[in-house]
Amino acid sequence: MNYVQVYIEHNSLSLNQTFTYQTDQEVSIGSRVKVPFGHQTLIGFVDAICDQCDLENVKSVLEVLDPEPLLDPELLQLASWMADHYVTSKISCLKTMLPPALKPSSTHRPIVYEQWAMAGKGSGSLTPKQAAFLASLSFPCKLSQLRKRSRTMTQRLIDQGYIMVEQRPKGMSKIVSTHPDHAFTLTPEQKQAVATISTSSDTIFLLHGVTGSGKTEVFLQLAQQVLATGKQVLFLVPEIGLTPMMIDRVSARFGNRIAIYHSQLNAQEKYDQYRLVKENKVDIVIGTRSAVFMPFSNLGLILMDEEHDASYKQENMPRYHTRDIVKWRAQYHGCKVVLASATPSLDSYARAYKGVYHLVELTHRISVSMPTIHLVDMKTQKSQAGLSQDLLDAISTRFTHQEQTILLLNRRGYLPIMRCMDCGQTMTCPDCGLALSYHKKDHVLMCHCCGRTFAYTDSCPTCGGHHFYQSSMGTEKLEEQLHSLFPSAHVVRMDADTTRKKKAHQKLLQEFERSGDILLGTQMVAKGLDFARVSLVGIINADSGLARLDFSSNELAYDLLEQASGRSGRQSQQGEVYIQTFDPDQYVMRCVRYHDYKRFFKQEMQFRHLGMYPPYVYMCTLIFSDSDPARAMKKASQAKAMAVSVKVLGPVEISMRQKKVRYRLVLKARNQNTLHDCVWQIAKAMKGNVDINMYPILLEE
Ligand SMILES: Nc1ncnc2c1ncn2[C@@H]1O[C@H](COP(=O)(O)OP(=O)(O)OP(=O)(O)O)[C@@H](O)[C@H]1O
Ligand SMILES: [Zn+2]
Repeated sequence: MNYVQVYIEHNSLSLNQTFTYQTDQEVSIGSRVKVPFGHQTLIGFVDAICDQCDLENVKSVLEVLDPEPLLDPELLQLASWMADHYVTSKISCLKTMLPPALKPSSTHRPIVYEQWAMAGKGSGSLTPKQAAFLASLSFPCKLSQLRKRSRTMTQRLIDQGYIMVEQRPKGMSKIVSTHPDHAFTLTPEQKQAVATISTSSDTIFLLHGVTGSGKTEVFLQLAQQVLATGKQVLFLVPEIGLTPMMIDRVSARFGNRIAIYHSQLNAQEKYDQYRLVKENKVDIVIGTRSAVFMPFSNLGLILMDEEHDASYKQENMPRYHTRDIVKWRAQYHGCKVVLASATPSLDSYARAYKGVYHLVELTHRISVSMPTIHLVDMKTQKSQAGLSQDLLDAISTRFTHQEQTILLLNRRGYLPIMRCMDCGQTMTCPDCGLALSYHKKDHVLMCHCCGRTFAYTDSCPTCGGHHFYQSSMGTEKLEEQLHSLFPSAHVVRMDADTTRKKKAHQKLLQEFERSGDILLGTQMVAKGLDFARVSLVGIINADSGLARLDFSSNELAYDLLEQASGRSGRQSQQGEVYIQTFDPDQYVMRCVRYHDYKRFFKQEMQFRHLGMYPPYVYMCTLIFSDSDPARAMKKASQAKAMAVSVKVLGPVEISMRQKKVRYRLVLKARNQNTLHDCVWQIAKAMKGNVDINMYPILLEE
């Protein structure tokens, strides 16, 4: 008889409590088990096994779901570290690491296979009809389709060896690159970067390369070296929008020993990719945030592209940052890490500045110079439909030269704010208290915070008025305006509304590359895109990011403007950028104007120093929510009273969620351990009644 300690997910439990059960079945640490808990049957993870126990009346495990452990010792150790580091529940960490098909709550569905027909050598005579049938086939194809055409002929061809049958996991598509590969002769700067990273004895590198400086080629060459030694490579990209282009380049170079892992795969597909890694059938994994948990056995290099990107931080439990996990795993495997960006996070650049990371720079574009930036002062320029005359002229010129334009407007929908002209009230979400946006195609009002939609109404709920301010504009409206301004132009729109379907990003980008004139969209169009014919970028409402009063607003605004600008003139044409702003003298604008990251870094660091913000301090936010405001306030005050060793801001009331009032405390400390210990003490006392965000990159969400 064995006794097992099991983690169970349940609201009433305090953080990381385990329960003891007994079993005589084969079980390992890291397996899932079904156990009785009160009146319920729940699934938990085995954390420890022993053959003795002092407790009485120990209940029995109902079923061992995985005789083999799901997670290897490395990942189990990582989960413990995460739970401690982020002051969160260990079971949420274990769950995050697994593909959905293997999560505790899921009914573990066995993998579904389908049969594929491949060309076989074959021998023996065929009737003319059979020969014609065989000649008409193009391999590989699904066997079920052949059988539909002719069951008997298909069987005959299989019997004679003309068709070979292969089992493949259902839905597993072969990765096919749409572009041919060309490995470039590296520029001297690129060559130097590759040499430095591969020969240095340091382990963490920050590759700071201006937009279009050829960081991808540096990645590919480094990956090649590591693959040649028989080790695995993890290639992280920030979000699904960027993956199609990157997957294309990586698979063109390395063929199909690649696994791809991102949020748009369904459960079966994720499971397939996970298995490929677990069974050592691939050498490279390319993917978004969650790919950092793939079960590698022999990792040789981790590349993290656009390391500054906010999508690397998970904003629900467990609230981890991919960069932290990357560093932990690299240390475990003894491998190198390359963090790369044209606009590194302040945190990473500050570490590189101090010599904690090894800074490697690419200061030039390959064959053109950096794009010319025009700051358009919207206080003085005439504009039509939100577009300044300068930008309109620049767009028109592109048509005659068969060049392309990218327009960034970081707001989706048609009218981002429904504000009544009679009483001045704004329509807001009853759950969140935030402004509702009008989406014309679906004819709904939508809350961009919680996603709730409401039937469109043209009368103000406060005064019954029927007129709303029309001055604001989202991408849907801009698209409409562009159609009337440039009727013959091919306009492609990319935002959360047009990319809901699977592979939508890829299709839209392909459409634009083939025949588009203008690609318009939200921040999705600002990142990573590399199109040879784009020579103009227009940024419509450049001030929108600066208006937010968060400690990192300026950093995020700088990143977005510099990255968006960086899409222009990357290959042969000299690029131009028009940035429409009401405040051209703001220092973020001035730094973007000269692509001067270092100047931005220096100024922003001064601001952070004065305000006592990261990277000068370690920070954590605690959010207390309750349908009763007084109760929420009371919890926040109790926590504040406990936080004597750190600096505390608040409690302040922030926007509601799900009809609950929320109060926030911000905790800061110069010493990481001081903060960590203080938050743990609060977490234990609060018994889960607090939402903890260690090391947030934003205060408001
Ligand atoms: N050595 C080279 N010779 C010629 N062309 C190159 C070379 N290296 C890269 N390129 C080309 O330069 C362009 C920019 O490279 P890449 O997309 O890797 O830039 P990047 O540094 O990742 O930029 P961003 O940060 O903006 O994404 C690409 O079209 C790429 O094919
Ligand atoms: Zn809402």
